[in-house]
Amino acid sequence: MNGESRSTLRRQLRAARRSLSPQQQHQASQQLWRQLAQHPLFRRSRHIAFYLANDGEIDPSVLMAHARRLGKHCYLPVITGWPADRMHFQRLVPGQRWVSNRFGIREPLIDPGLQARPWRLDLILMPLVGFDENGNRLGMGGGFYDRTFAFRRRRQHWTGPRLLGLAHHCQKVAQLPTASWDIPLDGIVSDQQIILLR
Ligand SMILES: Nc1nc2c(c(=O)[nH]1)N(C=O)[C@@H](CNc1ccc(C(=O)N[C@@H](CCC(=O)O)C(=O)O)cc1)CN2
Ligand SMILES: Nc1ncnc2c1ncn2[C@@H]1O[C@H](COP(=O)(O)OP(=O)(O)OP(=O)(O)O)[C@@H](O)[C@H]1O
Repeated sequence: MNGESRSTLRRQLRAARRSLSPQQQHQASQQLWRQLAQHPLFRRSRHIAFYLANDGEIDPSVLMAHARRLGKHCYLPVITGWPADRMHFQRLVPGQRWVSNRFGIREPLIDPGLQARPWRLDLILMPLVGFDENGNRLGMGGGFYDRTFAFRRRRQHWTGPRLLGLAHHCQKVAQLPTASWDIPLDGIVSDQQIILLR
């Protein structure tokens, strides 16, 4: 698949998730929580990276509230740091202060003392624009997740974070092409299924 069809597909799938009603979004968020709250991948994880749903993304906030009640450490991506093409993961604290990043997504006011190296986290929940049955993914196209987790490709035996892609069922497509820089996911969770990949 060439770059043009990739961006056409990205546009279509983003429009599909944005067109979901508030009720559908709410239900999907509950289904996500229902499937993951009891799952060992979630239960065994103490340091978990979430995201604030944007652009129709499936909303992990119900699961995040659950995680916080359990005393787990919850992190959000921050892209206002350095280098500018990289994500940092910052732990949420009581009385959290916020800023908007250049894409208009809210993120914690930067505080390096609260940031964790990505490989120190236990579980990363990453929003997907598209996915297929084989675990190939399509993101927003900024390459933030790809670059931030590029270190994973160089490891033979991996004990670092599990990577789970989250998406609405309507973002599933028959087949996505792989790019050489794509980082392998451990699984994909939608409102309707969990696909475990390794
Ligand atoms: N909720 C959430 N937070 C996230 C991500 C995400 O995908 N979802 N990211 C995951 O990477 C990072 C932000 N990446 C992004 C990449 C592209 C665009 C975007 O909207 N691009 C626009 C035009 C950008 C512009 O104004 O220049 C577009 O392509 O239409 C947004 C976020 C960090 N935080
Ligand atoms: N490890 C890397 N080093 C340098 N550039 C990278 C790397 N990974 C990805 N990129 C760049 O990031 C851009 C976005 O890649 P791609 O279209 O695969 O994004 P995506 O699948 O939407 O994923 P993401 O969620 O990471 O944005 C590509 O143009 C690619 O050149």
